[in-house]
Amino acid sequence: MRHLISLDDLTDDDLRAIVRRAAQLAERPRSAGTSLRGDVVGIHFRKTSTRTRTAFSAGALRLGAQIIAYGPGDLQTNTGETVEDTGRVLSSMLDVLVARTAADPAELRTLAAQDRMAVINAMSEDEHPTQALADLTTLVRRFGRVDGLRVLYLGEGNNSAAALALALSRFPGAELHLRTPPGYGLTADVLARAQAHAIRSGASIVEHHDPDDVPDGVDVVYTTRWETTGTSKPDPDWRKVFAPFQVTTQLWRTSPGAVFLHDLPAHRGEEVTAEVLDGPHSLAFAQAENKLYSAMAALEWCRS
Ligand SMILES: NC(=O)NCCC[C@H](N)C(=O)O
Repeated sequence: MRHLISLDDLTDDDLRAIVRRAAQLAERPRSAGTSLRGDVVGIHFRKTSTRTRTAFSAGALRLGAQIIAYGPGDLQTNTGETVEDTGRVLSSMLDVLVARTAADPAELRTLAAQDRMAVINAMSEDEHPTQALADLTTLVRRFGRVDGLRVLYLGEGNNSAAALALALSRFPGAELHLRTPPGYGLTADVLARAQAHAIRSGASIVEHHDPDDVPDGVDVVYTTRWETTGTSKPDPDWRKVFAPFQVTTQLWRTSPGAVFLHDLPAHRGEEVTAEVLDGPHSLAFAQAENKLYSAMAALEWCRS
């Protein structure tokens, strides 16, 4: 039993193995087997979800487990029971808990303070590790590798960006060029952790705030919606700061071979134009489907 709360819970070998397995499940769904038969998986989402919740629910069922789904108001934490007591009780009945938490990222570690039930982070405010697993799976399926890929990310340094940085920084020669609006970058902690991985692996992570200064010839352009789930921006004029970071076809003039990734949901006309999202370079919906295979690979890893 192993927890997956941050990408930093995975060794480089674990990360590669999960992504390899997810790509295999995508190409050969029949290789799934029923390794979770007899398991009961709890699915607890305190925030809205379309892809992640469905991917983990469908993935657990496909692997032979049964699931219990809790809505945001269902558990007794809403009436004052502690997270500690909740984790203790759930771990005596469930094999895995897949949880999307509210404001406090530490809640997942509290739920994981037991050694019977694996806890999977289905997105917290600070990191979205299972999104990065789907992103890497998409890259491996498209390019056959992550090593050496050059990725340009435009948008907020949110949970998906943090996970992308913590993931790509493990792969030799991979480059992540982040262009984040001033005041909306990665946290200093995430940047330092990603850069420490990059120094060790030979990757490179560079962030700055000028959307007009972008590298040519990148392999991937990635963005995410401007309003991160469950958060609000204190500056009422924040849209003006984000507007120059919109992904348009102009980027393909200098990176004609780039694929486009988006973690979805998307707002056409905000962070990306419809022409790009629905255009020939976009892998956004294949990336969404890869959430299923990467969720299955993550469940298998947690239970092995
Ligand atoms: N693919 C997903 O899990 N999408 C959910 C929203 C992700 C986005 N980073 C957000 O926090 O709003």
